[in-house]
Amino acid sequence: MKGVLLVNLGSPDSPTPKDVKPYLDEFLMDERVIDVPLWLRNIIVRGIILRTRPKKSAEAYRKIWWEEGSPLIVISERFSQKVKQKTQIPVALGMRYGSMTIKKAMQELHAKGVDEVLLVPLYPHYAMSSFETVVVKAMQVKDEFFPDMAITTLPAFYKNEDYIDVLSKSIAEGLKDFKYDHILFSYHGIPERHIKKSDPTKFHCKIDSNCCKTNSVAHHTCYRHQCYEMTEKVKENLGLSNDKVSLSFQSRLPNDPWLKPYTDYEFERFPKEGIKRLAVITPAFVADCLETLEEIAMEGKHQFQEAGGEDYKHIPCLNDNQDWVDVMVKWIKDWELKETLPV
Ligand SMILES: C=CC1=C(C)c2cc3[nH]c(cc4nc(cc5[nH]c(cc1n2)c(C)c5CCC(=O)O)C(CCC(=O)O)=C4C)c(C)c3C=C
Ligand SMILES: [Fe+2]
Ligand SMILES: [Fe+2]
Repeated sequence: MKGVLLVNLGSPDSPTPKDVKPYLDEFLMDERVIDVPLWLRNIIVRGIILRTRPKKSAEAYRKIWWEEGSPLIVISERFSQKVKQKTQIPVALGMRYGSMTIKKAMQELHAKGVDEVLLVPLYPHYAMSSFETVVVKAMQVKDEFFPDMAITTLPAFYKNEDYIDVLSKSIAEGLKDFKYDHILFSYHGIPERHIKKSDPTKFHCKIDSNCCKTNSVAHHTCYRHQCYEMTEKVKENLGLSNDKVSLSFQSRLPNDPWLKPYTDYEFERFPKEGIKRLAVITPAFVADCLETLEEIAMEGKHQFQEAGGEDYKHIPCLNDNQDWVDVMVKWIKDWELKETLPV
């Protein structure tokens, strides 16, 4: 029997340092997130980052936490419920990190007689620290606990026409009553090194002005290319002119070079260049979370206005938008009935 496993990143159980610490430990000790040898990862994560970050992160989580729990989890549950209501086959939701594990979600499917799973990493783009780690973890859990299950993975959907349509429609809705000078597409950042590591040709990705625009098999796993491509597609779909739109990367850790330009630098630069009314969208995330609600909607607004900006609007992620639910249901039905996957 077929079934669906939706997987997002996960959140701590509560916005307290006590719960944030083990969550960050699991997240940052992932070899696809902090990709250095184990001994060094131990020093960086447990010896340095986890000494101070849990307290700081818990404060940030407290600012955005809802009565029902973490926005990322609550929104993912709402989305999953809506998908379930329109699908004939079992659907379960799991998280890569934290207590809503992939194993529990697979157990739920297994108990319902599922032995063919469609794995849906809830990320539009491929990155080793998001999409790939979900796939690897699901395979490890399958091998250890559910060896008879077959897993098919839904590909990254950054340029899928149906997805671009619903994303564009929701952006247009968000822009309706907002007079803007500029729209910033702020994507989650990753270290530049990860782009080179994920390049199967080992020479295509140079992180310059050309590589991501020159056709290559490397693009299947190039996060930077996929962010550029998604921005272009939405721009075309909405008929936006080049000078009104740009792209940047947010949420970096110190020390390594991460993908540029950095979102927080853009917030400071824009007002100096006459951009006083700014709309920001965060299309690396399907659901609003700490990185969109605190870093962009709250901190970003503050940084932009401190630098001389005036009007600022963060346009929400797709969350449990019914059009997005319908697209997911269509992808699931195509796989269930015709064995086809979206492109
Ligand atoms: C969109 C996909 C994501 C990628 C790629 C990604 C890479 C990545 N992230 C960190 C470090 C942190 N990210 C944190 C939060 C966070 N990250 C994503 C998504 C991606 N991360 C989401 C959806 C969230 C929010 C989770 C929530 O509960 O709302 C955090 C935790 C918060 C904090 O302390 O700032 C860290 C740390 C790295 C190092 C990385 C790639 C190497
Ligand atoms: Fe992250
Ligand atoms: Fe590239």
